[in-house]
Amino acid sequence: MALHFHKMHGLGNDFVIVDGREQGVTITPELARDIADRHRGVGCDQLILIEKSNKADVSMRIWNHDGSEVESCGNAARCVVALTGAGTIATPAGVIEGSARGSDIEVSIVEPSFDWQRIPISYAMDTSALPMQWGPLKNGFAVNVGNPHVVFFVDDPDTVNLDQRGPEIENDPVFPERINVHVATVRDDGIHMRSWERGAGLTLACGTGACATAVAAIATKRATSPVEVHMPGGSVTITWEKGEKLLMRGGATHVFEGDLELEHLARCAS
Ligand SMILES: N[C@H](CCC[C@H](N)C(=O)O)C(=O)O
Repeated sequence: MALHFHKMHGLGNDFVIVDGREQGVTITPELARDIADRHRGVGCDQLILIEKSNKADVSMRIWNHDGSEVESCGNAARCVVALTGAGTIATPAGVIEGSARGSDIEVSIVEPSFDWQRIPISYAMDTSALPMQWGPLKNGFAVNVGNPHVVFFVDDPDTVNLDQRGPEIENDPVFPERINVHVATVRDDGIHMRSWERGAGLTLACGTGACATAVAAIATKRATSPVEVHMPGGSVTITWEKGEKLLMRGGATHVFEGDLELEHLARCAS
């Protein structure tokens, strides 16, 4: 069976996007892993399935590189708006609004939640300064923006060994649904950050992670809204006031489209 897909990225955070409105397909965690595999599949950080919705112009489901299905993906939301022209996208985290802004796409991201049970975290604590430390990373700021994030402000994100600390934190039992991990610093031209994504590892950009980091910087008075967020793959502009939804503006790139012979996919080790 051939599966038509679009290969897109948001600032280097790359996606295989399948439009399920035109072709019947059932995505399983195993199939998502096989397609995401960079050697035997197409390769992507996340697999995105577009479907019809009665709540929005389209709906979007998201599977990470490891096959885990998750609630939201900011960079992919911009790509879905660019690909389909949708003005609203239903996701498990809620409905995202989107529109073109010149050569960029702007999307809304759900209002942040700071409650430990909404992150979620295993027991009650101050989520603005977590009382745990992982190597040099301390005073983490945890926030849920439809998906869970923890942000550590450091002197220089490039000196943090995220390959080691990322999985340690992502998989710490204190985060029962795992967590996306970011290290950041605020400079004159805005926030500079790097991400270790839940279920995908190091990525060149993380849209919801940029939102979470901007919220952490604004909430701790390190920055004011709107704020530029610079990631290895590029920059986005985040706008947020307390009690409001977030707005994220940035690029969305269509690289190619193709057809995948599902029976040729090698089964990846789970
Ligand atoms: N790894 C994330 C999903 C993708 C988020 C990221 N790619 C974005 O652009 O928001 C999670 O497990 O919650």
